[in-house]
Amino acid sequence: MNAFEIRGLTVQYQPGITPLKNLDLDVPNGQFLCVLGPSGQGKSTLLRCLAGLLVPTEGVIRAQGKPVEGPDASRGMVFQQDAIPGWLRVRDNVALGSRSTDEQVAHFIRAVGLEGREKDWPRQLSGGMRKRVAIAAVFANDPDILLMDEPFSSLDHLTRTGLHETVLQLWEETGKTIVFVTHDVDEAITLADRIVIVGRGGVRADVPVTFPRPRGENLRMDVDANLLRAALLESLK
Ligand SMILES: Nc1ncnc2c1ncn2[C@@H]1O[C@H](COP(=O)(O)OP(=O)(O)OP(=O)(O)O)[C@@H](O)[C@H]1O
Repeated sequence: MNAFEIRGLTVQYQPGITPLKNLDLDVPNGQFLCVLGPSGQGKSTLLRCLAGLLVPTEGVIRAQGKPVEGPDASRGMVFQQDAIPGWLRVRDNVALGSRSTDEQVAHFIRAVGLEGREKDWPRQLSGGMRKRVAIAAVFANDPDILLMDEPFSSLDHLTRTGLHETVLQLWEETGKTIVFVTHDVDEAITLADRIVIVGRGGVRADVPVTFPRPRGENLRMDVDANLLRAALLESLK
């Protein structure tokens, strides 16, 4: 079964503003899919539809075979502007609404590198650490699918690289499906099994990414990776 089956997805906000038009896409279970696209071409709109936060004008989305009719605990979300509750300590933030046991919560806190900070308040953490709390919390909630909308775009390069490693480790460990929106070609090449470019209403390009992991710096000098980067940048124009 596919994590998502999207058929004829159209979103018209108002006459003349139709970021998605008749878009079709299947996302297999367990895939790490990155959605790339020029600014304003409907990436966040697509993700909001997948989350069930936005009702499409036309079309159908099925998640694990069932029509998406609203938000659901089986689909976890991490957004760029994620504000974690400031009145909950790290541990309670990660456990919030969670289906995990104490032991599992402790495991996810360790996995994101926040062991020893369980009793800290969010205001005592850096922006990157707060993002780590949000990542631990979404995995602790144990959804089938994670939807991430430019979650790391406000962070500096080093912090972002560390978070990429963490998310990839957790993804490999848990086998979740991830749909990750980014406008950053290098971020997509580092993370994805597959990259789709959304533009002019539909899927403009759909490419598998098969470089062995870990990638990141290893790919800087790789000829094939540079060819892919150039091709993606060209499609984004
Ligand atoms: N609630 C809304 N009402 C009206 N128009 C909207 C609304 N949300 C988004 N839009 C418009 O729909 C288009 C697609 O927006 P969307 O946020 O999906 O693009 P994006 O690809 O995620 O862009 P970015 O990379 O800049 O975040 C844009 O023209 C945007 O102005």
